[in-house]
Amino acid sequence: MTYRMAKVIVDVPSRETDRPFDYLIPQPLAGWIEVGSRVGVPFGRRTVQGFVVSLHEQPEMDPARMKPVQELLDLLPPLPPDLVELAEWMSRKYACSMISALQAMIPSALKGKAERYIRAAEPEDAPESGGAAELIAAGSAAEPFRGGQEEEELRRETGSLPSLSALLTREEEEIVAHVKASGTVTMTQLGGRFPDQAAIIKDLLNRGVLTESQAIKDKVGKKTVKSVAAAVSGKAAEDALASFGAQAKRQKEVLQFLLEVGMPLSLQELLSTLRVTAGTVKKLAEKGYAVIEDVEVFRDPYQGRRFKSSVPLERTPEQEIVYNRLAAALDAGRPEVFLLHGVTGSGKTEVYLQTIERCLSLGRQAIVLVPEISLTPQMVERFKGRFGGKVAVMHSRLSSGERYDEWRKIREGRVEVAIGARSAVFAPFAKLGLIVMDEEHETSYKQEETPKYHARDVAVRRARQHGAAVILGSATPSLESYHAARSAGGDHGGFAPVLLEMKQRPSGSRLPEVQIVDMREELKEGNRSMFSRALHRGISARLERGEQTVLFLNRRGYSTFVMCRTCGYVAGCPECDISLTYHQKSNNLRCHYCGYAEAAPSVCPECGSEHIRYFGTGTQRVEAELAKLFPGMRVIRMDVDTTSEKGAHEKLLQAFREKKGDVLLGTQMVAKGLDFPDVTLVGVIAADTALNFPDFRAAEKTFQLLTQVAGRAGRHQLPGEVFIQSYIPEHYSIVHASGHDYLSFVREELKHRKALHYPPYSRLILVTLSHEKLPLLLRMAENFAGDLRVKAQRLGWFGSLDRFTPAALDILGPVASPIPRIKNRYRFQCMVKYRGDLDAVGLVRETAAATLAGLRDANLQISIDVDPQMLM
Ligand SMILES: Nc1ncnc2c1ncn2[C@@H]1O[C@H](COP(=O)(O)OP(=O)(O)OP(=O)(O)O)[C@@H](O)[C@H]1O
Ligand SMILES: [Zn+2]
Ligand SMILES: [Zn+2]
Repeated sequence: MTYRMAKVIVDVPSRETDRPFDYLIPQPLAGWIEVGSRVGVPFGRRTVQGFVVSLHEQPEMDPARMKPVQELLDLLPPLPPDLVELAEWMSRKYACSMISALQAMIPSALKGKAERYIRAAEPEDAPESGGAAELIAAGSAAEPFRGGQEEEELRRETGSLPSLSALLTREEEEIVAHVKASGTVTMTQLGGRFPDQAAIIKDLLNRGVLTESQAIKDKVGKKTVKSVAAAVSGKAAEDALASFGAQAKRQKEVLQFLLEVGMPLSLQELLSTLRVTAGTVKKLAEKGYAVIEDVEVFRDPYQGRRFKSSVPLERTPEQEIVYNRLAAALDAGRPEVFLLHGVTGSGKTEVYLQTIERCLSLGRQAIVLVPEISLTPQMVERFKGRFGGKVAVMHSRLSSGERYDEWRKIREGRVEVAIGARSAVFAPFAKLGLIVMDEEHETSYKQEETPKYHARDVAVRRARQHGAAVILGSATPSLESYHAARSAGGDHGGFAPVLLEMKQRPSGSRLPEVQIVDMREELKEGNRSMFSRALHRGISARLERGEQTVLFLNRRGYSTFVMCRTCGYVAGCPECDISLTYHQKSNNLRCHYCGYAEAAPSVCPECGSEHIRYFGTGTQRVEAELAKLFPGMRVIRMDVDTTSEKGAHEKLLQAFREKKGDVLLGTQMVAKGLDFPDVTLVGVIAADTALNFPDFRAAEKTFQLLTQVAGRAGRHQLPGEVFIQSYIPEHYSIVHASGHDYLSFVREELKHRKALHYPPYSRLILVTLSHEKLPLLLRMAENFAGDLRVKAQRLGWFGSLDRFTPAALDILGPVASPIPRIKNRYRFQCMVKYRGDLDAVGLVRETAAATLAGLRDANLQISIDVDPQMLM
């Protein structure tokens, strides 16, 4: 079948261009262009990159009026068709543009930009009349192949100079000669070489002596190295060896070595092994005895690193039950979703490893998603150790070249397992059999920039396309997932995971003893330090015994809420059941959901104490205090500041493992995935900071974090101890975390969510409008909300979620955003809360488009966040 027309999504980020454009497929490209191909197409006066989303046998309009595809950028399309379909789904589900969804799926190295090239016109190009414009059009249709090899290609194409050359001035001749000699140059290069002759260059272009074309150039290319191999063998080789005179001893050595090795070697390696110069090898090549070639290689971020190989452990009875259930789904090729709820250290990772092995044995591939923060060397080691070279790692700390190469290994089928953060969910495997999402409750699975997708929902969707299984694993599953598993269906994007549980640790070690320390009592007894007496004693004891301590400080909620240090009172919104945020400028407290505001109190409204202030403490302050309390103690601090350098995270952990530190002090980074045998004490400095974050998930986040941190202690032989310091020790999230009691926590939390119609009993869409002018923004925000209300009413959706109807939609706001101004732009937000089978996203998108279209001012921005995780 030959296709003559392609629909292309162009890489031009604007609302007007968010639709496919039609292009003719020129004859030479027919058969090469596929759905998912990356192409260069003329767009207005430019050449832009685009992606083919569908192919058609016949053009839908007069071909004479259509432009042709100009170039095909890769022989293997970067996107297999299933990802193109997934992008369409994402665009509907998250109200994002197609191009943003497609771009999210490929490495940044492939985000090519047009580059303008100049070359000397070929004789047959010689213009009879007309100018350069026509030549470009003709040229682009005739030479579609301008991919990575474009320069090479162009160089070969450049023929002899047209007869016009006779008419050139000396200056002109010099320019043309330069262009000819270089084959092809970019506009910038030519301008740089002849800085004062722009007018002459332009004139040459107009007259058609030089022609200009545009081609897409990738930011990062494939990497090559010079490789050497013998070019002779058998009798010819013997003759060659015999022919070297005494002065060519080195050349003879090289040839001998190459013949012995019998395969191509990197030039670098050859030179260092034999200690010869490149000149020697070159001479050998000139004689025709050896060939030097550029060979494509993959940049390997883990080059030179050995991974201790591991074999599957014998499964515990719990692991056996879970494994068998997973294996059955894999064997049947059913797109089933599982929620693996296993306590910390219960051997979930071992289950993942063995299930992946099963998947690979069925000839299918697997994706492992982990939160960025826990993509630690320890984690990578476990997968590399089991699957060796079959693993590609996608890490945000890789260079874009390294990332591109890891991605290519996946696309070209050179690896079978991809492990990475969020975006690894798009790993372009051909036969996906399994997606594992570790720590499925982590908020980092939601992307905060456009496209604002949640990797969990994308994973489920992809798995359905491939008939693949999904494992969502966690010691503290998100309430959404757990509720969906329990109530079969729930309101969780329409899928109900099968619940699998593991309650014991294979090592037989017990979960650590957790003690809650009431910091109000400490203050009452005159201890004003951030360390309770119990935690202080605990640290001292570890120091004496040579054991280690992990101290955890929550970064979330830094300096944002007001708390009474005497009674633990925290100011909350009377309507929304979340804590109020302190605004220093106006010295008041505000609710970011509904807009409620009150003056900041100077004495506690509960107990009258004056110890009421906004709360927050940084790791540096803790470090300083530790130095005062425990002189000489070695503290390793791990936070955003100390881990910004590449590899820093790794080095700090390595130092702690080697016991070069007594205490590891840090933020979220220390909470996850660490497995150190000598850690017997975990201290949580202030459990409340997360609790008072203005977010309806605050209690859930607190519970999850405390459980994760506590799980770091006593994982091996030595028993562990955990102290949680809190000003609200009676809060259910703290009480249940200390008892390792997920179920009781869930029961209590679900009651609250239900009463206030928060997820999982509803779904949310956060709409943020921004503009530089406040009055205009306010008016537009009110228009938008009003318009949305009217439309929802007309559909019979609008109404309070309090009423006992299966479907309802409510609109809160507009209110000023928690961060009311960013980069001189004011921000207002509306929260859409709904339940039932409504296309609320579609309605919001349509209303937003109408609001934008009704305003001539292009400065208004409306961002739509579906299922928001960050409510700031
Ligand atoms: N079947 C088994 N037999 C013996 N040891 C096991 C077995 N399965 C797992 N382990 C060991 O138990 C420890 C915890 O296992 P693993 O790290 O897989 O648990 P996890 O549930 O993934 O932990 P986390 O809570 O950190 O996510 C590891 O040291 C692991 O090697
Ligand atoms: Zn008080
Ligand atoms: Zn409120």
